[in-house]
Amino acid sequence: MSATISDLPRNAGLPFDIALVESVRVNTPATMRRAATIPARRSLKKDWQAAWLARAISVIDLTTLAGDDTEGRVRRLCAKALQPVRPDLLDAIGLPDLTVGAVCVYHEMVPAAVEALRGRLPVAAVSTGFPAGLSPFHLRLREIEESVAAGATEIDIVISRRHVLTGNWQALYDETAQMRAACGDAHMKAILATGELGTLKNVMKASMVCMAAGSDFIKTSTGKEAVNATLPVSLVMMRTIRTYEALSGFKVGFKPAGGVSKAKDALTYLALLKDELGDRWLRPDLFRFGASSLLGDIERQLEHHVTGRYSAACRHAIG
Ligand SMILES: O=C[C@H](O)COP(=O)(O)O
Repeated sequence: MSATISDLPRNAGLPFDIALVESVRVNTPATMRRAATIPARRSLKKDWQAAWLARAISVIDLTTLAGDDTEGRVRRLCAKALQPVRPDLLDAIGLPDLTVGAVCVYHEMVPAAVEALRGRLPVAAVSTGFPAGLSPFHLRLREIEESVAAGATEIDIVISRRHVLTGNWQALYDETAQMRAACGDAHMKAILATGELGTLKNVMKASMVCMAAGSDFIKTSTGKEAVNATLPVSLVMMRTIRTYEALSGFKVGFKPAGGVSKAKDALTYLALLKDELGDRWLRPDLFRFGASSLLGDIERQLEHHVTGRYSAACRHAIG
């Protein structure tokens, strides 16, 4: 997603317009029905499946967001990010080179990740009082600035859920726009924490407001809510991205995060993305998986593809 790998203009946003927010419509039963059919609609076999799994790896934000994170764990995660799949497996599926999309860590771990990656991959920081986003607003802005100064080139912010739940769209827009300004050249992913927003209509409105306020990506979840990424929520967010592009001309990225841990789920998300937004979104500047354990399962599936055998999950350690 850095300027070097994207040919897209950054989302410049739109002025706040309450009419735009109020105009959104969601047909919840139809959304649920469509989401339920997605896993069964695509079946990828053999080499195609391996190619799509490799594509999934290339868009992972390989994540560790735990209270017991250490610099050592982050260094191991970065080593895995740079070489996510064993070289013999990569050779066998005919891929010369593969990395994940970025490494995602707490602010305190940014220097360790920056040092380990030495510019070879972007470092994303979860800033703004992650995961609740309830620290004083000026400190949330300060945290963004410090993460950028420490070398993060992507900032995952969390929105104030209460502004959605109370319908204070102007406040959500103003906060998000100030966060985007604090990011400067770093790209901003707005985490909606959809599991706490109550309705799909709220998800759609919050998506629209965050994009109008200049978010480069909208992201489903922190991974810490009771319900994280789901297909219905992803469908609604993708369609709002499409509407926003029609209104503004800007392409905004999408990041499902939290609970995406199986290779087959990753393939389902990619199929949905291709159907709803098209091939241009299948690249790391417009799509990421926020995931801590997905890579291990994908590597296991690739090993099965090459050798015909499954290894124990513990042989695919991440951090
Ligand atoms: O943004 C990323 C998520 O926090 C990762 O969630 P996960 O541990 O469920 O994969």
